[in-house]
Amino acid sequence: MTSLREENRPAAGAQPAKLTIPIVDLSLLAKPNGVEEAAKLRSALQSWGLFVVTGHGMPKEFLDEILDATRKFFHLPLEVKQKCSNVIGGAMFQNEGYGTDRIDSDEQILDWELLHEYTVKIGKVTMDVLKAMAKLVDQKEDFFIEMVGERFKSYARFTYYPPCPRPELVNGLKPHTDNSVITLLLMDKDVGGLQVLKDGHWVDVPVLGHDLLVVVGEGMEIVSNAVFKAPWHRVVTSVDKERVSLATFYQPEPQRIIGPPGALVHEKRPPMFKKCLVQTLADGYWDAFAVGERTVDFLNVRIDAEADGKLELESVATNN
Ligand SMILES: O=C(O)CCC(=O)C(=O)O
Ligand SMILES: [Fe+2]
Repeated sequence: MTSLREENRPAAGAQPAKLTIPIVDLSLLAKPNGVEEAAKLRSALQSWGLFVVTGHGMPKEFLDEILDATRKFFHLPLEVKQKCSNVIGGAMFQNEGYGTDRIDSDEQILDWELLHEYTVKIGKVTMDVLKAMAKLVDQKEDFFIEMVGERFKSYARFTYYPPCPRPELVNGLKPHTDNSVITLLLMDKDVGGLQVLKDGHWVDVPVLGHDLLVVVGEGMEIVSNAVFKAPWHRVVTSVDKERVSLATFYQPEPQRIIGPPGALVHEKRPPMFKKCLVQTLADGYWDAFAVGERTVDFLNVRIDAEADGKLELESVATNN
């Protein structure tokens, strides 16, 4: 593994920030009178682009089971894990499904049923969050869900970060924004490492136990006409502790063309993005990631980068 150039090392720019990541209780948000919680959500999205979700209703034991299975999988011998690889003969055969298609091991641990159950449950959480976000921009609750389409894609990414003897020299996961509408993260209960860029400083996301983290992706940035912004985040490694996480990325139907919706375009907020095929965004993502750019910038989908910074969430959302 080659180490990073000095200016790109995780230690550069890291601040021991005292800021706290906002928390939103989903069970309160869903209530008709969840005004206070909706205000928290608004503020969380505006200032961070991510938030912790409590009250999601998923049993602790179930989430433990998922994380245990993840850890056990990564602890399997390499030959066994390679049977599950998406890379066959040097080529990626697919990046979707549950990874079970090519598994023929008796020791298969991440069984379809467990992940299927998680996908269904997390799907409900996702829909609730999308509904609440739609209300923040004064639209009917299915506003974003309709844009994503019924045949939306959800990708689950399991990541294992081994201990790293020189964590100051390498990234666990380099700075990026997500290629999703929103991402739901179930993280290691004991070991932190995720950081979010806030006002030019990297801020640690603490370990969250059984709470989830919702991260706004670039897809949401497009379909909300930049009312909601995708935050930069990265993962740093630990000297002596391994870490696992499970990220679920919600993406619109690949053959959809997405762009700023008419309802969120007006005189003060011209369209911030060109219309774009979802598949094109997906195809461009890893190239953009490789050079450390956002996909919307890499593919030139953003219309006026200059104007972007001048627009505030309030200009749309506070006149509800
Ligand atoms: O491992 C984590 O906590 C974050 C993972 C992540 O940001 C991603 O997979 O896009
Ligand atoms: Fe991410």
